[in-house]
Amino acid sequence: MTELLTAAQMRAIEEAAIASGEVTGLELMERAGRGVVEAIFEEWPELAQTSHRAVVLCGPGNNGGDGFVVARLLKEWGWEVEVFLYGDPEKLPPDAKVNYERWGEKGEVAPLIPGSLDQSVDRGLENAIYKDQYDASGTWESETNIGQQTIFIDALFGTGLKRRFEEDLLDVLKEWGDYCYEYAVAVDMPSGLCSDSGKCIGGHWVFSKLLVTFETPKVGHFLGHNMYDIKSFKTVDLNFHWNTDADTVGLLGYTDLQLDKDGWFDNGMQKTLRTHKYSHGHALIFAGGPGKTGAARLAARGALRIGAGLVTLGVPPSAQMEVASQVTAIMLRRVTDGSGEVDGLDVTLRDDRINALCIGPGLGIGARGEALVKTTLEGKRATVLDADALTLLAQDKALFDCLHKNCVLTPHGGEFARLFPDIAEKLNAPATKGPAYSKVDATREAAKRAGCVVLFKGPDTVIAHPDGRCSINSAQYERAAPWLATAGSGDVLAGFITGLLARGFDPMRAAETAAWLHVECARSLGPGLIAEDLPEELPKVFRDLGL
Ligand SMILES: NC(=O)C1=CN([C@@H]2O[C@H](COP(=O)(O)OP(=O)(O)OC[C@H]3O[C@@H](n4cnc5c(N)ncnc54)[C@H](OP(=O)(O)O)[C@@H]3O)[C@@H](O)[C@H]2O)[C@@H](O)CC1
Ligand SMILES: [K+]
Repeated sequence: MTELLTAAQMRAIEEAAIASGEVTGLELMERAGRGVVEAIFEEWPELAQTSHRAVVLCGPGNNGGDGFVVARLLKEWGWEVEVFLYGDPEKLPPDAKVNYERWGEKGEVAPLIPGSLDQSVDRGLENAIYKDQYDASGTWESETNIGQQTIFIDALFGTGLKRRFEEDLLDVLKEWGDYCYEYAVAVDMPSGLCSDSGKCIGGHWVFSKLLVTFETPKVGHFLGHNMYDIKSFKTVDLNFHWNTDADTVGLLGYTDLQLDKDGWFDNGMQKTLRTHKYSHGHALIFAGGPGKTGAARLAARGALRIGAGLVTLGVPPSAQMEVASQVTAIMLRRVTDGSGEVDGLDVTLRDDRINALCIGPGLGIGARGEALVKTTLEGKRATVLDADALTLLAQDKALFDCLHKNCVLTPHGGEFARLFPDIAEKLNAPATKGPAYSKVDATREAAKRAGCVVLFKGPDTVIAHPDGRCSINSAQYERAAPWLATAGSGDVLAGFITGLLARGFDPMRAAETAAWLHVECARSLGPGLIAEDLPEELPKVFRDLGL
């Protein structure tokens, strides 16, 4: 799994590598700067064909040091380079100071103060506009013909940002512009954003199109929405050895989920000719009253498509006809209440082949819903609690205390705030100093309190286990799927998790795998998708994965 590090973890592994004698800080900075230049040419090959112009903003720490390396290398490439420094050169940390001096042999350093950027920005803008017009007219004959471009490089602050910017710096950044230039590069972090949380600490942040980070991405790169303008994300290998503690956050990717043939099918629930439907689990999903059953039906369809052997919808008698007229492969059973001689949930649960439950989508928050949540939790079976079930848990502390280790909670932001108001308050408070409290911190704290897996939804879905394990399923950068924000898509996700629980996945792996596949379905479908499409896309996604 790609390990995402906090600023402190990154600093620790860098210091350990330097202390071991494996590499010097200066060499790491050189590799970082070289990596940025290579990333620029990889991203925009047209820029490598002739010389252009770079405006490099350097900050008072090692991020600024990287900027001086980039400036030197681009100058050696034949470019025109302007360098601005925010802060006192005498106070630069040692490696940055060396690179400041090395740059000094090639060019000047202007202080970054209000007004100093005016001319540079104007010239850059003229070029950008020229290129835009050239593009739009459709007469762009060849990439070598693009004329001199300005590349803006933000090397002000990286992982060391600690507090709000002073007014003079805010003024400067306003001159820099409130929008993204055609060629704008963030070195390690967009300056102003916190590398642990993705939140804006500086009071303003610098937009960019390309972000180049070092060795491994930072947690904050995948949290929040401040980095949505970034079109391309590259990680430069600094080539040193490191081990981290168990505390790191994983970025979910295909190889982590054992979605290859062996991992997917060989988990005790292998679908082979010798197995039958009960070998693949039986999921029970509760529906609400008439006119409210769509959400549960979506979840049921998701559970069935992802591989549960059987899926039953537990419906109140009043909605029985509505549901019966809509489902075929999905079974139906009357579940009136938590207990009851004929149609009570306790009777249904005497069938111990039912090994996964999903409660909440379209359930309602009345007495039936409450009783069903209570009986469900008492059974201690693997259970996904979503939507209205989360509201019920938020309203009743005794119910919340019934949560157990086989549960998965799937709140979106609003539900999270109802369930964990104090944690949400910390998360949503304006960030004033770094590192700021993050969605990862919040989800971990929530999972610990609930005693079960919490999947906190969003384009940056965070999944945490009470033991501290944590991963992010990102639908950002090249995995962006904004069209997934559509009514009912959360119900399908709940169904996917339930189906995997039925197939015998443990709650953490079920949540991670379902979340990843959910985004894959959305990416496979593209714009125009509606929630009903998501389960139906799974066979194609599985086929494309070679399953
Ligand atoms: N780790 C690695 O392996 C490698 C890391 N590398 C690079 O190093 C970067 C991390 O460097 P870093 O630790 O020096 O932090 P950085 O972001 O430059 O800022 C710290 C400076 O900013 C200052 N400052 C903070 N907030 C401020 C504010 N609001 N307004 C004004 N000033 C503020 C702060 O001042 P202080 O608070 O100490 O007074 C301090 O002077 C990392 O992102 C990457 O680019 C690569 O070279 C190679 C390998
Ligand atoms: K930066």
